[in-house]
Amino acid sequence: MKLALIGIGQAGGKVVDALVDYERQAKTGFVVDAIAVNTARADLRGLRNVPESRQVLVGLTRVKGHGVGADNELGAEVTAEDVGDVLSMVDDLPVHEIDAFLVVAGLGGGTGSGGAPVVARELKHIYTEPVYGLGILPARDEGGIYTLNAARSLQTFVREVDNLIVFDNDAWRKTGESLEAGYGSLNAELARRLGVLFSAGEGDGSGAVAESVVDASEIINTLGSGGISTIGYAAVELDRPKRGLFSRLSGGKADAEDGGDSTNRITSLVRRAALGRLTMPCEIAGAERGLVVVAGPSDVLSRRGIERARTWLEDETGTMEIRGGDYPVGSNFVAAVVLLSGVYDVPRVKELQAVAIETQRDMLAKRESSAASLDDLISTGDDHIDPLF
Ligand SMILES: Nc1nc2c(ncn2[C@@H]2O[C@H](COP(=O)(O)OP(=O)(O)OP(=O)(O)O)[C@@H](O)[C@H]2O)c(=O)[nH]1
Repeated sequence: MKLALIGIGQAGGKVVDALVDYERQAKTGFVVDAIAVNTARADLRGLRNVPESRQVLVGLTRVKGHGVGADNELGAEVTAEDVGDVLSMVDDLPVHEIDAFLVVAGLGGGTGSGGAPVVARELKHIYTEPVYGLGILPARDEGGIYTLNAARSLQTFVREVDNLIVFDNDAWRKTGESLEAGYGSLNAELARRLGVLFSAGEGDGSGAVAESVVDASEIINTLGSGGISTIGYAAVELDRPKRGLFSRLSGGKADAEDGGDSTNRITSLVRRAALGRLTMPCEIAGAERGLVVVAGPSDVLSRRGIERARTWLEDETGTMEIRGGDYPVGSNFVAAVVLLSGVYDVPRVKELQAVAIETQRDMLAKRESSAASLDDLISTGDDHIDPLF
């Protein structure tokens, strides 16, 4: 499936950078082009794989290239004011080659959380291709404002895109490591999952043909129109001489050779992918649709294994809408990606919304109490205010 990537804000730009990096190594052509949008000049300069000619600095007259400091209303405003600059850059892309747009943003900050829904809405208005979102949730200890931004943005972003894939930083941070120190590996993990999913059907340049191709329409039908999605992944190393090209499947936690036959290996991999750590942890029962992609050398991609895995996933989720296919690649790893779409039993989202309501209530109470003391001051006729300095 061919994508145009648009990263908004710092996290959005960095994740797009990681996806382009993955694609350059994989050479599968799933990234047609990539754009980075930001209110902070320094963040754009830090990108390695999105050239200056594909970068858009928005809000220059308002924030002078210094970012919006987690103010997502300002992020939305300045992006809306300068959205014409973003759209004219999109206009330069070979849009006729793409199957969909993917708008990527961290939902805790100001630029991405405010700007991503604005850009998504404009793209949907102009283009007929689906517009998907990739939203990154803040970790729990990043503070109330990040939580509030994320809860608000999640609601708006999900409304503006055809489907929102969610990644939860909190579920992925390593214990004992600061979140910032882990960004590189979180972004690589995300790039690997999305890379395998969106590359399926594009081939790996080796000319191997899938028995059951996962083409763009399978992914589009799984993502459907509306709702949120999560992605699971598992890989296993085969006991055979190393082949370099697809050792990138091995990232994360690849198990050593399991010794099972191809059918059992695939069913157990898909099980691990769906029941292991998802990009956004949730109950998989009740998901509306699912897609299973199994990547690896063609001689171990058992059609029977994929069929069995699909049946298992149908039972686990309770939906009959489970698609599946294989993705032959030259590698000594076999990997399974499970995309679950239309998930609704998501504890983290519920928690986020509850915290956001609480934060908003506190802010309102503070505002009301300062208004009340001002009223007291006025009603008592006491106009004495101590000087601040
Ligand atoms: N996974 C991941 N999360 C990131 C990364 N960089 C920042 N974040 C998260 O993104 C959120 C902050 O959003 P940013 O993208 O930095 O902010 P912004 O959209 O640029 O907005 P402002 O800085 O307020 O102008 C926080 O929850 C961070 O934990 C990254 O490289 N990877």
